[in-house]
Amino acid sequence: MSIVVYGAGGIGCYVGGRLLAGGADVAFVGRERMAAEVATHGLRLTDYLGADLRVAEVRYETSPEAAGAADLVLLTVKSAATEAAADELAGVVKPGTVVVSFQNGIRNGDVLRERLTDQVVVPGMVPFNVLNRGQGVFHQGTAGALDVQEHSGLAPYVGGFAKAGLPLKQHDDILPVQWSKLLLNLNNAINALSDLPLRDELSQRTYRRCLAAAQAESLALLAAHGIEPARILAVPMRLFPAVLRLPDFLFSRFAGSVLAIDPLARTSMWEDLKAGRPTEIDYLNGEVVRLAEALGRKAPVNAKLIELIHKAETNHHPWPGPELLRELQR
Ligand SMILES: NC(=O)C1=CN([C@@H]2O[C@H](COP(=O)(O)OP(=O)(O)OC[C@H]3O[C@@H](n4cnc5c(N)ncnc54)[C@H](OP(=O)(O)O)[C@@H]3O)[C@@H](O)[C@H]2O)C=CC1
Ligand SMILES: CC(C)(CO)C(=O)C(=O)O
Repeated sequence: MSIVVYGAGGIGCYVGGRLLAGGADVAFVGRERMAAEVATHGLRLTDYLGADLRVAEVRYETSPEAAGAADLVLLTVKSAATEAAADELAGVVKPGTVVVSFQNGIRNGDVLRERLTDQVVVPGMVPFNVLNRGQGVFHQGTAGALDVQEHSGLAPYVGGFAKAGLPLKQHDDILPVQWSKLLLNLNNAINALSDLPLRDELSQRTYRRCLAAAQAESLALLAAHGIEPARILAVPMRLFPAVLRLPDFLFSRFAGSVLAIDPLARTSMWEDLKAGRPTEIDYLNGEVVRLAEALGRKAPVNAKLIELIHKAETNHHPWPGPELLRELQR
């Protein structure tokens, strides 16, 4: 069964590379820059547990046609690129091809379904962090199994994912899982604005209070819509804001595992700002603002984060925690 990773950057090269190293038939489609990096160095896949895999023979193509042979497509573009990628795929993939979205946000599945009407679209979610360290090195910095909507079309691939060390966790309904991930991804903007590694950022209470404010606002709106986010970590999502607001010494005592992350790990939004690319802010915090608008309400904290990130997309300067908190409380 042929697997094509479409939009192979950080997540795509890592997930696809692990599958390839595990013996699956995998090809990659993406941009010239990544193709050149992979052609020169191959792939080296490391993780927080000490895994270190090298894959020399990698098929990395830059034309959508390369997805034509796929039985399974793993879509790993950023959310703003989903529509364009779906239109390209619609022109080349076979009817019945299974297309899994391994993306953040909650609407990529719908965008794909609108455009890939003869294919099987399966929304998924990647819980862990991947950093491209350059020269073909991709590092998984945090833990977690790949989450997907349960679907019989995934059956031929379940063994391959398990063999690659990336077992698929199938859910009856992925949407509450995606909302929980979105609540965690509200930190992407704060992390990007802080310009710090995740561990340094989250060990400072003022940044955690910024995140608590964004999450509390979102949780209230989700409750008003009757949406219950899934429990994806040890603590239920509704308790997150209270835990985040704890003073540093209590936070490190009771939520120490949150800080037990790779010291280099950062968020994908930080990477986008650094690379001068548009961010996913409108697909993350933007969803919260849309929840508010649907009720005739406002989401001022998330709206402010959107404004600050859009400004940072053209002119980025690091925000110290106290300054950012003040800005969000105004
Ligand atoms: N990085 C991380 O740690 C995590 C990321 N995620 C999520 O996973 C998804 C992927 O993120 P990530 O891997 O970091 O993103 P990247 O930007 O690293 O990779 C996406 C790649 O796809 C390319 N691309 C975009 N459109 C097309 C297209 N039409 N055809 C071919 N290639 C295309 C992009 O090129 P270009 O930019 O030049 O258009 C880029 O190289 C996002 O939704 C993200 O939020 C989830 C968990 C963790
Ligand atoms: C895993 C996490 C939360 C942090 O890397 C992420 O999803 C991202 O960076 O977009």
